[in-house]
Amino acid sequence: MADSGFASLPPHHPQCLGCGPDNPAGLQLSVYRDGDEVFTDLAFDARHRGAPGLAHGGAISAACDDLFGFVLYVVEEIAVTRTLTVEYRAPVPLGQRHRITARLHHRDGRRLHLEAAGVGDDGVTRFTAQALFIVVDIDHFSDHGTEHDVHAMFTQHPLRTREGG
Ligand SMILES: CCCCCCCCCC(=O)SCCNC(=O)CCNC(=O)[C@H](O)C(C)(C)COP(=O)(O)OP(=O)(O)OC[C@H]1O[C@@H](n2cnc3c(N)ncnc32)[C@H](O)[C@@H]1OP(=O)(O)O
Repeated sequence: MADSGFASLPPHHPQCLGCGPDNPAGLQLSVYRDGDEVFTDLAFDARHRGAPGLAHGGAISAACDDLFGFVLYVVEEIAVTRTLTVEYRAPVPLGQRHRITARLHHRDGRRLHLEAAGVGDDGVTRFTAQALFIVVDIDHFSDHGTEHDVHAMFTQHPLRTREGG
């Protein structure tokens, strides 16, 4: 546990690219809730290399996207990414721990407007992100995953479902 006193949130599912502990190619994020915010502490490593010594922008984007998927615990909805914007403010060195924090900015009907920031242990904000998530019904997943896998995901995630969507 990164920080005692904060609630640990379960991965979306064991093989999730962002947070699945059983995905060796993934980021294996450990995510915690702090009030209405969620956060993860992450040091990109050689698997996430872009330029020599630096994290790849796609890895940074994936971390932000997946962390946004944990704000759904706070909002208590099922939703997926419609748009994702990352502002790369400064190069992110491999091996340097960053805390990425995400939260709901505001909600407008099915639209969840989310924001995140990645701050190094040195206090430098190296990236920020904004996303639009759209609230969906569980059928969004049932059409593609096996019934067993989808059920397992939502057994771990007591998120409210909605009619239609
Ligand atoms: C427990 C949950 C686990 C979640 C795992 C999280 C993992 C991390 C997050 C992800 O990686 S999710 C995977 C990547 N995302 C996707 O695969 C989503 C693919 N896109 C879709 O399936 C559909 O586009 C989507 C379900 C998101 C929306 O389709 P819909 O047909 O249901 O909605 P629609 O297009 O009508 O838009 C809904 C509303 O949003 C509005 N909207 C759409 N795009 C917009 C936009 N760009 N800006 C502003 N508003 C927008 C749209 O006008 C409309 O407004 P109204 O409700 O008022 O009519």
